Amino acid sequence: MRFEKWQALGNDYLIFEEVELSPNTVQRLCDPHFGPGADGVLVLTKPDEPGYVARLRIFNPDGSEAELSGNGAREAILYLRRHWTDADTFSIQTLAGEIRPTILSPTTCRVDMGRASLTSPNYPDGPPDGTGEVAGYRFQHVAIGNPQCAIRVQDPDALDLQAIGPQIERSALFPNRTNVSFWKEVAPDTIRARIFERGVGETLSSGTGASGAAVAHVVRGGDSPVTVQLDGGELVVDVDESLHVDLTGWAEPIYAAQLSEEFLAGGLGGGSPPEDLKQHMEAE
Ligand SMILES: N[C@@H](CCC[C@H](N)C(=O)O)C(=O)O
Repeated sequence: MRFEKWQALGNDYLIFEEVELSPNTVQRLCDPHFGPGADGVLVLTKPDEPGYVARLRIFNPDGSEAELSGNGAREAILYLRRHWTDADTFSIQTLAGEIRPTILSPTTCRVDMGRASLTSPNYPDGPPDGTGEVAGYRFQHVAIGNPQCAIRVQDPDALDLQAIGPQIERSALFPNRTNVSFWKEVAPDTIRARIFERGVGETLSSGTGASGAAVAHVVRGGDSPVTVQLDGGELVVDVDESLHVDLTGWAEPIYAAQLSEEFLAGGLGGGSPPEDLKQHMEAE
C-alpha cells in the first residue's frame, strides 16, 4: 500500500488514498518505532458530493478522528495539486465542512478556514464570549473546525506542556476534549505560541492551534494578519471582523513509500492481519 509522508512546520502526516483505516492501524502507523511515525494520518477519497476535488479525513495518533487540521489540510491540498488536479483553487470536503484553498506555489497555499466562533457545543457551558478558567489558567475557547483552548501566558517557553496539557485536553469543561495553545504577544501583529494537541500531545506546530491563538489575540484588540511563531516555523493568520480565518503557510513532502508485507500482516507477533489492511493485501 503506497503512502507519502509530508510535514508542515514539523507537523508530520502520512497521506493515504482510498483506504478505510481502523483506529488500531492508525495507532500503529503513527508509532515511530513500530510504524513510520507521524502526528497523524490523512486519508483522501473521492468526494461524495459534486463540486469537490476530494474528501479529507484526519486521524490523530490515538486513533480518534479530528474534524480539521490546518497543517494537515495544507499537506493534503498540496498533495492533491501534485497528484489529482491542475486547478489552483478548489474545494475539499472535511468533517468541519468545505475548505477552500488557493495554491500560491508548489509548497505554499492559503486556506479559507471558514468563520471561527467563540461558542460551540464543544464548550457547552461557556459564556457568550467563550472565556473561562481551566487548571488555574484563563482561556479563550475558539471553534475553528475543531475545539481550541487558547491560553495567554507570560512566557510559553517556560511551560512544561507534557505536564499541563493532558488535564486541560481532558477537562470536564470540554466533552469532546480540546486542543490547547499557549501564546503571548510579541508585537501587535505577532504572537508566539506553543501547542498541545488533542489525541497527539505536544507538537511543533498546528494550523488550527495557530488560528485559535490568533483569533484570541485579535479578540483582545491585536492586529490582523497575525504572524504566529511556532516551534516549527511561522504561519500567517488573517482574522477579519466577523472572525473569518485565512491561514497561509508551507508544507512539503518527505518521501513516498510502500507499507511492507510484514506491517500489513499485523507486525511480527501481531497474529492475523487486521481486517482493514487484509483487503489491501488481497488487492495488491
Ligand atoms: N495538527 C493540527 C490539528 C490536528 C487535529 C487535532 N489534533 C484535533 O484533534 O482536533 C493542525 O495543524 O491544525
